[in-house]
Formats: sequence, structure tokens, C-alpha cells
Amino acid sequence: MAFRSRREKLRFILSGRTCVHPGSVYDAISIRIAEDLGFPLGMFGGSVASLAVLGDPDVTLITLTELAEQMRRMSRASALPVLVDADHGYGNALNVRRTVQELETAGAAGLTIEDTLLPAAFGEARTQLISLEEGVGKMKAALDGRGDSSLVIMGRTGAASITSIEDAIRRAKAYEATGVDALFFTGIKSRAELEAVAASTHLPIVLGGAPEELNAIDYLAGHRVRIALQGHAPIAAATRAVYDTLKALREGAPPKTLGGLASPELTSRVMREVEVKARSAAFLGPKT
Ligand SMILES: O=C([O-])CC(=O)C(=O)O
Ligand SMILES: [Mg+2]
Repeated sequence: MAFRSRREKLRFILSGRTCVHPGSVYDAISIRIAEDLGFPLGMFGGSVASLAVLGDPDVTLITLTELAEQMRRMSRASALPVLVDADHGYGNALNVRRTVQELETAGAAGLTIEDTLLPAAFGEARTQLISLEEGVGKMKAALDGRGDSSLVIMGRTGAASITSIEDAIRRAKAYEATGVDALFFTGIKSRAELEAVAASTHLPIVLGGAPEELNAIDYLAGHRVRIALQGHAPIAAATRAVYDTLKALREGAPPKTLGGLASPELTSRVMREVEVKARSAAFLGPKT
């Protein structure tokens, strides 16, 4: 299996004793930069997928095909393992199974399936959860859809901030019992909540956005948190840079006076130009 070693690297992180921050990646350029900087893992968030592919907010308009295609492009560009936020699995449990198949062949190292009711329900101002039973069915379907046993499947719940920490624990225990590889929590607000979750479960923990008091990486590692997300600053930085550059040009700045651009060396590195030139010489032959 061509992607097995990426998946084994993610499994190595999950079975270790430390906690890592993944690099937020969303396209071929960002994944290569994250790889070159030594990030052990990339995180492809649903929010950044929506932004990078559609220019939209995170409201479940992106399709599975679009998400998987973007993942495929990243898998071609780099061997960095990537954890994909597969949202609710793009439908019911049968759709979840299909989602796993598509992301597996697109080269994801792992993916999360969450129990949020998506897309948002009619007339509901607040985010809703599906029932625990439906969530369990989705986790089982995800595991059933896996063709490569090294693909990492994580059960994810946002119950901590939607219903209660007790509900988050109840759901996490039920997802753990299905055989998923890790538990992904969003909305954990304090050390006491993390400690309650860690004490009630056994699997490696992944934390979505967390408050200040959950920033100390050694503390997190000591409570079985193996991956802690840090938001999606890279795409925000890219948006700012494109905005500033277009604005300066629109206001008449000569291109040579622009600051903050990638150097030719950095661009060449991102394009893997040395390798491409070597291939050109080997396969296209020199012009005489
Ligand atoms: O998974 C993440 O990075 C957090 C999240 O849900 C998103 O950004 O869509
Ligand atoms: Mg998301």
C-alpha cells in the first residue's frame, strides 16, 4: 500500500508519549512548506478546505469529491502524513463509509468523523448533535469502510461545548468501544474537563482548539493528548499577503518595490525544481 508509511507515522505519534502540533495545510504549496519545516503531521481542517477550495465559510457546502480531490493533490505533492477533518462524513453512516473509502484512496493518513448535525438544521440557531446511537453507527461504518488497516480513524465529538462534559464522556466511551483509533475533542474548556475525559477513556486524545490553560505541551502529553491543534494561521497569513500585494499593485506600486514575497530560492524549493530539472534532463534529453 503506497500510503502505508504515512499512516504508520501518524500511528507512531498516537502511540508515543509526547504531544505534537500539526501544521495546518490546505494545498500543494502549504503541505510542502510544512514538510520542509519538519512538522511531523499536517492537519487539513474542514474550515480551511472550504476556504481554499470554495472561498466559503465552514457551512458544509464543500462536497466529498472536492475535499478528496484536494487531499489527492496534497498527497501527490508531499509524503507528509495528513489528518483530514471529514466533518460528519458527508451524510449518514453509509455516506461515512464512502467518505472513508475516498479519503483512503486520496492518501489521507487519518480522518475524523464527528457527531455534529451537519449541514445545520432548519430553524436551529445553535449547533446540534446527532444521537449517540447514530454516532456509534457512523464510527462502525467508518471502520467498515477502511480497506487499509493502517488508516487512522478518529471519533470526534464537540459535545463538551454543545451539551455537557458528561455527554462528551458518554459519547467518547461509546465511540471508543467501536474500535476507533483515537478520540478527538473540541470545546474542552479547562484542565478539569480534560482530566475527566482522560480518566474515563483509554485511547490517544486529539484536541481541537483549546483555551490558554491547555497550552502547556508537557501537561497535555501527560494526559494522553498526542496531537493538539493550533488553529489555521497559515491560510490567514496567505490571505493577508495576497490582499496586501494586490492592494499595493492596484494602488500603482511597481512590482519590483513589493515586499514580503517568496524569494526565488523559496519558490524553487516549493516547486521541487531541482528534482524536476533532473527529470527533464533524464527524460526529455538535452537540446543540442
Ligand atoms: O479540524 C480542525 O482543524 C478544526 C475544524 O473543525 C475545522 O477547522 O474545520
Ligand atoms: Mg471542521
